[in-house]
Amino acid sequence: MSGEKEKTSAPSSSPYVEFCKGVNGLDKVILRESRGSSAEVYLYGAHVTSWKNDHGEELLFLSSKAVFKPPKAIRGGIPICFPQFGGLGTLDQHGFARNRLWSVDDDPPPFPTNTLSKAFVDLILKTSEEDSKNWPHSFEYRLRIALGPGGDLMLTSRIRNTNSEGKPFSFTFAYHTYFSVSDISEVRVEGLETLDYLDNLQNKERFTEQGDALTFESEVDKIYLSTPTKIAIIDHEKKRTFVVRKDGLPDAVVWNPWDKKAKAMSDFGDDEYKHMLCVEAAAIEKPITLKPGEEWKGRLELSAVPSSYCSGQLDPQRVLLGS
Ligand SMILES: O=P(O)(O)OC[C@H]1O[C@@H](O)[C@H](O)[C@@H](O)[C@@H]1O
Repeated sequence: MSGEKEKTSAPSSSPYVEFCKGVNGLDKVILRESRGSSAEVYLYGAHVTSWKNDHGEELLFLSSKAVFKPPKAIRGGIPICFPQFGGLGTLDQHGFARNRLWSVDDDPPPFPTNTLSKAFVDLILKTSEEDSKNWPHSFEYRLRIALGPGGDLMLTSRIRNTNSEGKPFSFTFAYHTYFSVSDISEVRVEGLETLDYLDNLQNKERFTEQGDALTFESEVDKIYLSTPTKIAIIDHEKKRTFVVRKDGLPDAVVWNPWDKKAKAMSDFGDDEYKHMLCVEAAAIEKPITLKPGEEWKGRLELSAVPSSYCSGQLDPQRVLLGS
C-alpha cells in the first residue's frame, strides 16, 4: 500500500504491510514495524483486532468468543462507532461503520503532516443505498491506520459530507478501544478526575467525578465530557501504562461490563471483564455537524510504556505531563 499510486484490485504486500485472510476468510491487513511491533486490521468494520509491542505482547483485548461474521461487530480491539454513538439516535447501537465491509483506499488525498511510518493502510467507507435508507446522507469516511517506528498505533479519521443537495449532517463518534489489562482491580485511569460525566447506568444523568484517579470495583459506563487530550491507563500488575492522545475528540467513554453484563453477552467470556477496560476517545455531547464539502478530522494515538514507580505510587505527572 505504501507509496502506491495506481489503483489495483488486489493491493500488493510489502515488508511493512501484508494483505491476507483472517478468521472465516475475512480480508485482513497486518502492519509490521522494523523493531517488531505489529497491528492487525480487518476490512470488516475497519476494525483493529490486534496491536502488539516489539516483544510481541498483545496490548488490546479481543474476546475469545468474538464473532467474525457479518453483521455482528467484532468484540474487542477497536470498533469504530459512526455515525452514532450508543443508542443516541435512530440507528442501531453504535451506528453502522463497525459492521460494514470497508475498501482499501488506493489513492487517498495527501495528509498535511508527513508521517515517518511505512506501516500504514488507508481504508474507505462510502454511503451505500442500504445505509442511506436509515441515514439519508452522502459521506466519505477515510481512515488511516498507522504503526509508528516506536510501536505507537495511530488512527486518523477524515469524514466528509458529500451531499449534493446542500444538506448538512450531524454525527456522534467513538474509537471504542478495548485495552488488555492484567486485572481490572489493579488498574487506575488518570486524566479524568474532577470532570463532569453522563452516567449511562443512571439515565445519562450528569455528575462530577471526585478528585482521585479512577479505580474499578463494579460495572462502569460513563461518558466524561470535555476531557484533556491525554489520558493514562495504569496497569500496576503489568507495570505498563497506556497513554491515549486524542485530537478532535472532546469526550471519553469508560466502560467495563463487570460480571452480570458479561454473562449476558453471548460474544464475551464470563470472566473476561477482569482483563479489559474500554477507554473510548469520542465526540458525543456535541455532535459534529458538517456542511456539504466540509471535512472533520479525529485522531487517536495510543502508546504503551513501562510504568515507573515513585515512592510506591505511579507518578502521574511523568505520564500525563511528559511528552
Ligand atoms: O455491545 P456493544 O454494542 O458493542 O456496546 C458495548 C458498550 O459500549 C459502550 O461504549 C457503551 O457505553 C455501553 O453502554 C455498551 O454496552
